Amino acid sequence: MKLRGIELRRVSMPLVSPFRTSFGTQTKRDILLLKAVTDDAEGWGECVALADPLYSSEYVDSQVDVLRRFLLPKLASPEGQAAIARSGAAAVAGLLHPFKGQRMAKAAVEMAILDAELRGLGRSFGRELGAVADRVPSGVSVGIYDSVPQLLTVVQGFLDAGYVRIKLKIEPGWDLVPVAAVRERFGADVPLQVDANTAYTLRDARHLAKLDEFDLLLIEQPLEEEDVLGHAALARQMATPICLDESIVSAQTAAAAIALDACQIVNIKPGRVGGYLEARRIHDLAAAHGLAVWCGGMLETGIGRAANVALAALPGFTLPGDISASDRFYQTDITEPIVMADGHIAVPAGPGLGVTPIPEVLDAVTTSAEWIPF
Ligand SMILES: CC(=O)N[C@@H](Cc1ccc2ccccc2c1)C(=O)O
Ligand SMILES: [Mg+2]
Repeated sequence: MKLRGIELRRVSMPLVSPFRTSFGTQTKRDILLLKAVTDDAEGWGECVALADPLYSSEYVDSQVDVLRRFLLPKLASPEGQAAIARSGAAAVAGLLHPFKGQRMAKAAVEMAILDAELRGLGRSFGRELGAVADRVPSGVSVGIYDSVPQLLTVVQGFLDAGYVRIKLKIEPGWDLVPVAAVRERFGADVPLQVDANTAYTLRDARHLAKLDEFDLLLIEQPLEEEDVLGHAALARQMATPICLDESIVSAQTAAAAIALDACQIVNIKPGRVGGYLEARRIHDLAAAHGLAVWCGGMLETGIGRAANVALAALPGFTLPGDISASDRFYQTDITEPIVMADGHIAVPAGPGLGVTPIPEVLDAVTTSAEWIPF
C-alpha cells in the first residue's frame, strides 16, 4: 500500500443541545478529520480531542500541530513509507512510538490508514477487528441539568427512543439526588450507571458509597486519571463496580489498573488509547482477566461512530456502550446517520468503515482543509 498523503480537515458541528459534564458545558464540536489517500483507496480517521484540554491533555490544535510537525513527517519518511508498504496500518504505532503521548492524533492517523487499507482489501472494520455480532446494544450518556424535573424529561425521551442503558453524568452536588430520582421514576430494572469524569477525591468515598443502594451497573472514573491507587482504595469501600475511562490510555496502563484492582470494568475508547488496534489489545487483556468492557463515546461523527460500532461487536464488549444514534448529538451527521432500531445499532458491513462523508454536507461544516503530500 503506497500512501500518497493525508488531508487534515477541521469541521465545526453544533450539538443539538448543550452537553454538561463535570468539566464543563459543550455546545459544539470542533473536530479534526483525516483523509488518507493511497494508490488503492481513500480512508478516513477521526481525532476525538476536544477543543480544550478538559477531558485529557490533548486538545485539537495540539493534535494538528503534532501531526504536522512530527507524526506525518515520520510516516512520510523513507523508513515510514517502507514499513507501511510492507505492513500497512499495523506499522503505524511502532513508527510513532518514539513520540510521547499524543494518542488521539496517533489514533486518528492509524484509523485513516487502516480504513484505506481495508477498503482496498474489501474487508470491513468489524471483520478485521473480530466482530462476532451484526448489531450492538445502544446506551446513552445524559448530561447534568439545572433541575431534576428537566433531567427526568430527558431520560424519559431517551427511554422512549429505545436506549437500553442510561448513563448519568454526576459531580459533587449532583449525584445522589438525580440518581435516586431516576430510580424512583423509572424503576429498579432500567440499566443505569454514572460517570464523574474525575470530579471526586478519595475523601468523598463514604459519600460515593451511598450510590450502592441504587444498584448501578458501575461508577465511571470517579477520581482523577492518575489516581490508580485511589481507585483501588475506593473499590474496597463501595460495592458498585469501578469503571475506568480517562485512566486507561494503553494496554499497559490497563494491565496495571487491573493488577491493582483499581477497576472491575473498562470503558474502551480507541481515540484515548492510541487507536483501534490498541483498543483490541485492551479488549483481549480485559477478557483474559475476566473483566467486562464497553465502548465509550467522544461525540464522534458517523466516521468514528461507525468504527466504534464495529469494535463494540467484539465478544468481550458485554455491556452496552455510549454508541448512541447520530441524532443524540447532531442534527445532521457528515455521513448517512447512524440509526438505532430497537435499542441496537447495526454493525456496518461495507469495506473499511462502511460509511463515508457526504461531500456536500462535509463541505458545509468544514472550517479548514490542508493537504499534506508524502
Ligand atoms: C459520551 C460521553 O459521556 N463521553 C465522555 C465525556 C465527554 C463529554 C463531553 C464531550 C464533549 C465533546 C467531545 C467529547 C466529550 C466527551 C465520557 O464518557 O467521559
Ligand atoms: Mg467517561
